Amino acid sequence: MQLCFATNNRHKIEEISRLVGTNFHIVSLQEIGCYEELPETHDTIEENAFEKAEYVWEHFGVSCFADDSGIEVEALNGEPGVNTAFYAGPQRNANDNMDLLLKNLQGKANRNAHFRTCIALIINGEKHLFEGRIEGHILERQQGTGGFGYDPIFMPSGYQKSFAEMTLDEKGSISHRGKAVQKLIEFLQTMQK
Ligand SMILES: O=P(O)(O)OP(=O)(O)OP(=O)(O)OC[C@H]1O[C@@H](n2cnc3c(O)ncnc32)[C@H](O)[C@@H]1O
Ligand SMILES: [Mg+2]
Repeated sequence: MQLCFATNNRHKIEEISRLVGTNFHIVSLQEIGCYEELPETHDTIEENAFEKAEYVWEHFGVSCFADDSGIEVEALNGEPGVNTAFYAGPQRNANDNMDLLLKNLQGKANRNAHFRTCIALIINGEKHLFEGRIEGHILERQQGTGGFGYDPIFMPSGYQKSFAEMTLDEKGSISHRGKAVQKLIEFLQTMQK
């Protein structure tokens, strides 16, 4: 089965390719001739996931899935949430985003947060949504150099290392994205039966 992964984020491709293995043939946006930015204009992660997938389905007629993710911090009423990618501004810089989050949490005792991924799948025109979530807390400062985005300041509950200190396999086995992808794979496998 051939499916396009509608993302321009190479880290997501790396994480998801490992999780999917050889179960499905995943093609990139470039491989289907899509070189543009995908629209993400809504106020929720769910809607933005569908917006990206719908763009590819409508313009290229290819079955596809999109991942929209965010980090939601309890003491900040769920922020950055849907604004996670450009929290500190349109430059979408990971260090700037983390610095702003750490600054906004200064003096707050509650550092609980979770990552959330919504995967929107459009297969032969049918739409499905899969969600994954991981609870944890925001560290006082960056720890580790792996991963991407907010990984250096997020420590999942029950672990003593940040996502940026984990291998890709370790992160994938517990992460928001890993959980959402597992649901996607199970769904696709039942479809093939
Ligand atoms: O929309 P696409 O092209 O897929 O790529 P993107 O990077 O813009 O991705 P999102 O719109 O889903 O934005 C979510 C942001 O959340 C952050 N993020 C998402 N998943 C993450 C993860 O596993 N670890 C750390 N940060 C993550 C990162 O800053 C992303 O840019
Ligand atoms: Mg995006």
